[in-house]
Amino acid sequence: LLFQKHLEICVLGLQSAGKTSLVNLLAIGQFSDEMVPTVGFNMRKIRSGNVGIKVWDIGGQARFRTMWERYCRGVSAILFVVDSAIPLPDPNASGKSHGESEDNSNDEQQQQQQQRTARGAGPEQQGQTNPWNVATEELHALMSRPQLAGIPLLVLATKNDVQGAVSAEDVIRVMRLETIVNREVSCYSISSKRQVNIDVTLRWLCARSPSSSFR
Ligand SMILES: Nc1nc2c(ncn2[C@@H]2O[C@H](COP(=O)(O)OP(=O)(O)OP(=O)(O)O)[C@@H](O)[C@H]2O)c(=O)[nH]1
Ligand SMILES: [Mg+2]
Repeated sequence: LLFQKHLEICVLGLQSAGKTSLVNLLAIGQFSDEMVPTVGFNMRKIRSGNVGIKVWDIGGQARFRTMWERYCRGVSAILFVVDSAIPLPDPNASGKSHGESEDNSNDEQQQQQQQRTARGAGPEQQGQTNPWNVATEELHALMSRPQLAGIPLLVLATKNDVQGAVSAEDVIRVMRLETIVNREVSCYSISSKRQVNIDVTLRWLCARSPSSSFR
């Protein structure tokens, strides 16, 4: 069978965000509640009409994130998956989204650290290791790489079947997606489990242009 269009994409995001679940659904139409963490990466192929898509699904654990940039070079799109079932961080406990966010003086940082300590909410829960903050930092670091300039980005807030899931609007705000410029950026709220917005996700993917460069 002859495909009229060949695409190559990368699926990234923190550990247990739901990347492999989405890729499995797109590739073989199956969802499982019992998943094993991806060690290294998986390569899968998706077919939709006359479009063939080669998918690099990279493990989200910290030790695999150094591979992200390498796999993203020359792809037609980057999918960044976030777990919308995780509650948003308390804005008052996060240095970045705090009132006078532009002022990064040591005094203010110290004050915030003291506030965290006083409340008993350590950085594990509310500071730089909150998954939303980690995902935001990882995404922005990746988007700043010159080799990845211009590659379209689709942020997928998955697990929207979970009650109280964070909306796409909140993801756009919290992850500061409007500050990512010079490339196409979209954000959908999806569920692999209930198959919500999987069709629009696939349509977005199939509308990409084949990449001209090679890894
Ligand atoms: N409720 C719900 N759970 C989901 C959904 N998608 C994935 N999960 C669950 O989330 C867990 C992690 O899913 P994975 O797809 O393995 O996550 P991953 O991003 O590939 O994780 P790593 O490979 O470690 O980076 C599994 O228990 C899945 O069943 C969803 O749409 N809804
Ligand atoms: Mg995985």
